[in-house]
Amino acid sequence: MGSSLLRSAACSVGSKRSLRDPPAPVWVCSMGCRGTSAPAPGAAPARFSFAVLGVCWPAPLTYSNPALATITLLQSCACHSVRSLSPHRRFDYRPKTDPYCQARYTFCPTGSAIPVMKEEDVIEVYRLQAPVWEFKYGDLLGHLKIMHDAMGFRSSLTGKNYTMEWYELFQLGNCTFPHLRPGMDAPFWCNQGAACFYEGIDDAHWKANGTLVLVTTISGAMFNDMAQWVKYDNETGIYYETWTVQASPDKKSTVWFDSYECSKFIMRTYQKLADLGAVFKKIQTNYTSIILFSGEPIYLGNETSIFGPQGNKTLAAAIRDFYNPFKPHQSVREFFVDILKIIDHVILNHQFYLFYNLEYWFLPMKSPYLKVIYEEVPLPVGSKTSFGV
Ligand SMILES: CCCCCCCCCCCCCCCCCC(=O)OC[C@@H](O)COP(=O)(O)OC[C@@H](O)CO
Repeated sequence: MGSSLLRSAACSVGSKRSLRDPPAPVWVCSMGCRGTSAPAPGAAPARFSFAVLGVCWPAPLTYSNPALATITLLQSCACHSVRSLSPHRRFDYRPKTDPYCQARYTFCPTGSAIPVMKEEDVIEVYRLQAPVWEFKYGDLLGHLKIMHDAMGFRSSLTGKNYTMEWYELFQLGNCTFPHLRPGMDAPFWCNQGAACFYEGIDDAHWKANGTLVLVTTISGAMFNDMAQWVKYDNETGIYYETWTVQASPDKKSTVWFDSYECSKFIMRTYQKLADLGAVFKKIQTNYTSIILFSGEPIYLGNETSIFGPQGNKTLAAAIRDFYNPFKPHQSVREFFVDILKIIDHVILNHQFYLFYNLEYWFLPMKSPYLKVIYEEVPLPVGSKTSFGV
């Protein structure tokens, strides 16, 4: 790569993109690696945590597919990093959902406001876990350790108990794959997730094929502080993300993207309680992750820069073509034809288009491509004077 391209492609310290992510040296790879210094219009810069000299060089990617050749042209450099994690973005507010997005099952049907507890109350906190869709398929997904996570609370003063969980407004499929709507160039997503708080704990549901276990005890004051945090978290953490994306199955592998689903909300809440002084019991806590294995992701752009009037028609068509086999199926034959198309895209051609933080990324997939894991993430250790038994 000529020095001019090197110079123009040199990574520079960029401004923080996320409103609330922890301050970290953010290096931004100028998207204008093709000899210009400014990022392409509308293209948000890629965000990489940085480990080595901020120098970009041509990504050693060559593709037979014209769309992928476009990607190579667009991304003729990649800021190399040891651990790249594009944190899940927070937003200023939760946007209204589009009427096109329809829930098969009503979201949070018995939801209620989080009550204000008496400060001197003693609240028991429970870990709840059950197979995803247990209400419909029983323990089927439990055998694959595809589990949904929630929390339970019980007030000692009132004897009332409550459940709190975070999940999709329009079910998992809508959060994992988009709709290709007639007359719309860009894929259409119904991918919001949100917290749900309601009175009662369905003991049978959680105990039948999952877990219901006391993890700590907190004061009413701590519960109220946690409730305030849940409101903030729910107003700013909007979009569900099914996928974790890693460089390899190694435990110390680079995590390119972290999922944002039910279990992550529960882990954030446990951490908040620990920060408020909760002391957790010594209990093993495992969670489900569905992982895609990929080389270094390539930033493609957002809806406007790819599908808008100035967009890249070849790339836009490749993204739509990729998502097409993931649509709901009318017949068994259609389903199997689409499975073959998915295998062709993901395994034979090492392609996956990820939608993350409202932006599109190309994942150069690699073996073992996809894996569902159920691994331990220990309960947090408090950071303040402790409360709890
Ligand atoms: C490369 C091609 C891949 C093709 C296969 C795609 C498979 C994609 C999905 C696999 C499963 C991923 C599961 C990740 C963890 C999900 C945890 C979570 O967020 O659960 C929330 C929700 O789905 C749970 O729903 P329900 O079981 O209905 O529970 C909600 C009730 O508790 C409401 O009261």
